[in-house]
Amino acid sequence: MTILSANNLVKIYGSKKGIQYKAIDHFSLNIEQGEFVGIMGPSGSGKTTLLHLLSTIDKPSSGHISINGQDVTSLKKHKLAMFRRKEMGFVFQDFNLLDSLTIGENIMLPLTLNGVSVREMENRLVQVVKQLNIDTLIQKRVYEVSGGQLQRAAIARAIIHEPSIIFADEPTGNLDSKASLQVMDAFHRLHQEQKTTTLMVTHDPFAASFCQRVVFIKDGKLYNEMYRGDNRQSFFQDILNVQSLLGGDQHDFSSIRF
Ligand SMILES: Nc1ncnc2c1ncn2[C@@H]1O[C@H](COP(=O)(O)OP(=O)(O)OP(=O)(O)O)[C@@H](O)[C@H]1O
Repeated sequence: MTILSANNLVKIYGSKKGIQYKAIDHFSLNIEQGEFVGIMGPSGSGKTTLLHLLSTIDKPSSGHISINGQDVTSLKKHKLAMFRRKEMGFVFQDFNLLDSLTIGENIMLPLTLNGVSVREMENRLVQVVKQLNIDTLIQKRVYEVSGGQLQRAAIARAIIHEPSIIFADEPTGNLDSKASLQVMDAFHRLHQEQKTTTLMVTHDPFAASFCQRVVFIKDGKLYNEMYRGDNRQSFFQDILNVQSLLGGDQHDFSSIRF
């Protein structure tokens, strides 16, 4: 079953001087239920723009996106906000957890907004913190736990309302190699065990090597896509090879590790 379908997306940015820039150029992508897909590309290739379009944060200049069978490009503001809250989960580079709440309260936040009963919230909290190996952290505050633990709490918050798809924006961007491994292992296990559908934008070839498929973008167009197979390390090498063909900046190679 197709969870996300993007057809012929174009995004044109205009400047005050009337100069137009085509950041996304006739881009199409389908994501099936349970897929874990990475988006990679050099700096300025359009990754963030694409993520914003697919996650309905921004609107395409033309083209259509449907998520779980709903054409989201035609939804009005209020309905779109409701749809996003129910069907999507978000994981950000800088975690976006609230300092004033405990880790557990942060994770339950999407359920609070959706009006779920306290008992149901607590049941779901117990489940997701177990899945992400952070069950001892529920009562702790944001400043008391590590970056890898914070990002796993952010993943727990993204999945607690059982959305159709998770969007992750550079989830290892602020993490050291040990924490990155914990976070990518968590994404990988969710994909394997819960069949969670995830789309992740990343510069990090190590993070991308945990995906089942990596889609490369260049100048706003689809450049290439690769499937992982059984061996993560050889996939990592394949990703590095495509990156060197694509070109890029130092940042793209800043976190090379196996
Ligand atoms: N709001 C905007 N107005 C005008 N141009 C923009 C805007 N946002 C992005 N762009 C341009 O669109 C192109 C794609 O930008 P985008 O941020 O999507 O790339 P990216 O691949 O995410 O880059 P990076 O890896 O450096 O974050 C760039 O040339 C950028 O300068």
